[in-house]
Amino acid sequence: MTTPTLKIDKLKLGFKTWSGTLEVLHGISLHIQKGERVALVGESGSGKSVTARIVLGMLQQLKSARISGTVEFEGTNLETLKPASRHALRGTKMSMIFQDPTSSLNPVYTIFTLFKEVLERAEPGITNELARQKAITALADVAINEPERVLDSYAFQLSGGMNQRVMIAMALANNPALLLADEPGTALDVTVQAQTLKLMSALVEKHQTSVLFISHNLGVVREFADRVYVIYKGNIVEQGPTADLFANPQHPYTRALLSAVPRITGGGIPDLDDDPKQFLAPLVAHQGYSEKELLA
Ligand SMILES: Nc1ncnc2c1ncn2[C@@H]1O[C@H](COP(=O)(O)OP(=O)(O)OP(=O)(O)O)[C@@H](O)[C@H]1O
Repeated sequence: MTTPTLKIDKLKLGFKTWSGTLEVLHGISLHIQKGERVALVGESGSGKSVTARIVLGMLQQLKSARISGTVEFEGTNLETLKPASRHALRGTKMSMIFQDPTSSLNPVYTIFTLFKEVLERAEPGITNELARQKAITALADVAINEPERVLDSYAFQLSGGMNQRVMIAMALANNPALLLADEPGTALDVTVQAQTLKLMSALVEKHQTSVLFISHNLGVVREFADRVYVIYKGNIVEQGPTADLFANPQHPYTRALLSAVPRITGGGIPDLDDDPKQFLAPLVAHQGYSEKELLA
């Protein structure tokens, strides 16, 4: 087997609070091969974003965070890297796309300035001319028609869909080996979200980028991911190739997610520990599952 782009092993995370430690991740393991698109799916608060943030090294500086387990990037344990080397990976070999593009792009600078900053991470001292050329190519890759105009604009002057594409272009500008996409497009309307995901999909395929795709939207995951991990309260409860998981979900939580029951029952995050039967009742009533089967 080839070295995975990303390998997370028994990752635990807790936050120290005044009343004790809040355990958020309970030892999750996952891997992503080169060019593979892997989804991490779960309800709000299940631990998806913190996982991506640990990979990027963004939580390690937090005094309250307690992290154990290993994260390997292309065979290197990230903990063994000096802070400067680890920092240098961000925006170059691994990059991230956030949920809300408009608030993630600094409104004080033009898109060109932001773009140049990204390109400089991989190529310090890059000239304005070359940066402009590269930015124009990257924007054209995400189907932006007037790249020159967009480069001289500020994020607040562009539509949400446009900003999302700008962000995808920036995230992929240095041809990273790993893209962490945290609910991309959730802040956009459904049609625009579908279009931008298609664009992203084509680009990562072309460049064989490995992707950790974070989402609670199984419809989107089905379109995009090769393999899925389902996370529930900081534990991976099920994983498998997308088609298998959709055809034959094993864990009750996955089944519940698939039938979108958590939203219909209106109770926020489903809590199997508290009252599994009540939570599963709609599945039994409307989806034809037996309670015994779901609780197996
Ligand atoms: N800096 C922090 N300090 C304390 N608790 C935190 C911190 N960051 C995250 N958490 C907690 O960790 C848990 C997991 O958060 P995370 O953001 O990973 O959830 P998520 O699955 O990505 O949810 P969402 O879909 O809403 O983004 C939550 O209970 C959250 O409140």
